[in-house]
Amino acid sequence: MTASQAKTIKKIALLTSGGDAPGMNAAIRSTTLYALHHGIEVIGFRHGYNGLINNEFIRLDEPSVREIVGRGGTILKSARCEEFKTCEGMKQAAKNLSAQNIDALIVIGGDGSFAGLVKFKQFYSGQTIGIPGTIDNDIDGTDHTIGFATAVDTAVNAIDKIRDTADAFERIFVVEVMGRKSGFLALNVGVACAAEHIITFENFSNPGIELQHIATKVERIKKHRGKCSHLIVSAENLYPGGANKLASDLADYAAIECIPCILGYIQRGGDPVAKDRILATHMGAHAIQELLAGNSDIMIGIEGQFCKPIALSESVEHHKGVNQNLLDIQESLQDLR
Ligand SMILES: Nc1ncnc2c1ncn2[C@@H]1O[C@H](COP(=O)(O)OP(=O)(O)O)[C@@H](O)[C@H]1O
Ligand SMILES: O=P(O)(O)OC[C@H]1O[C@](O)(COP(=O)(O)O)[C@@H](O)[C@@H]1O
Repeated sequence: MTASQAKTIKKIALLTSGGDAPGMNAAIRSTTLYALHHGIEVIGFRHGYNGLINNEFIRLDEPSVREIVGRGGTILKSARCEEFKTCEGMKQAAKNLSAQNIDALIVIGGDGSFAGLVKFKQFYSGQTIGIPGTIDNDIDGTDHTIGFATAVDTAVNAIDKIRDTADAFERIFVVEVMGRKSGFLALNVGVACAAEHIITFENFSNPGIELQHIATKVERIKKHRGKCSHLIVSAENLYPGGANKLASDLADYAAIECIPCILGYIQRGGDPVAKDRILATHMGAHAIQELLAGNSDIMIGIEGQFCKPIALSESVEHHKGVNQNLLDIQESLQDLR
């Protein structure tokens, strides 16, 4: 973390970048209102870093953030932006910020957005702050990211419904959840749904071993409980070919009939649950508190009930893995003697 020269902040810019996450709007609202409370003008750039490059922005005032605390998506729109990965793109973005005398830039997004923000410091001399917003919860330095709690609830609600029909027909389902390269959604959703089997980055070794594990477990559970429903929750981008291939491989390997189900984008949408609204409100206001304290190049993390600043460069460099103990506990609960 670096403390910048103490100066009065008159104007800041805000944007949302990368995968949208429920609660981003609540973060936009609290950042804006807390800044206005301190007499700071707020500009919102649209469509992620594209807005910085194309100078596409709106002025954020109280009416523009009214009644958005409980809305999913992001009123500023989000996007991925290849041009921002080039020096030309970053220079143009910095030029647009300087032309408007913007003292600080706040980015609500995931680890990719933060990696971009770290590099952007070569071109932009204002203060920079990241607010972690991603359903994946894969950002080191914070217990929770905005959107994760909602995505877990959304997936759990959907899988509970799958469980009902699986139960009625005594079927086996493999449900694929999002997470890009991270297992937080798979583990937490799997635990909350009492999944018979969870496949995540921390316990997957190769397709052959996985098929063997599943076949053994299906047999064992059948012996204990008789024919019953059986849910496998799997992280995306893990089993080669995804849930569809896993289901067809299980049929070939052990004549196990298994129905694949990919939850997909419903996990990113919907109204944020109260936990995400509160987290986003806390982090948004805390970002302004850090700016006023003269801090820069940081991400706002949460630990227990307190927000804390984390060096952006550190959060980008380190990988956050899931709680191995929780994974072990879940496996023990499915392995009775
Ligand atoms: N190494 C990088 N250098 C510059 N910009 C980056 C870099 N990585 C990501 N970005 C910017 O951040 C955007 C969002 O990153 P991405 O990884 O897609 O999502 P998220 O922020 O949700 O992890 C990218 O489209 C790009 O504009
Ligand atoms: O919207 P896209 O580009 O298809 O990206 C899908 C990815 O975005 C996510 O929903 C969220 O990831 P990020 O927050 O890192 O962008 C991942 O879980 C998923 O793999």
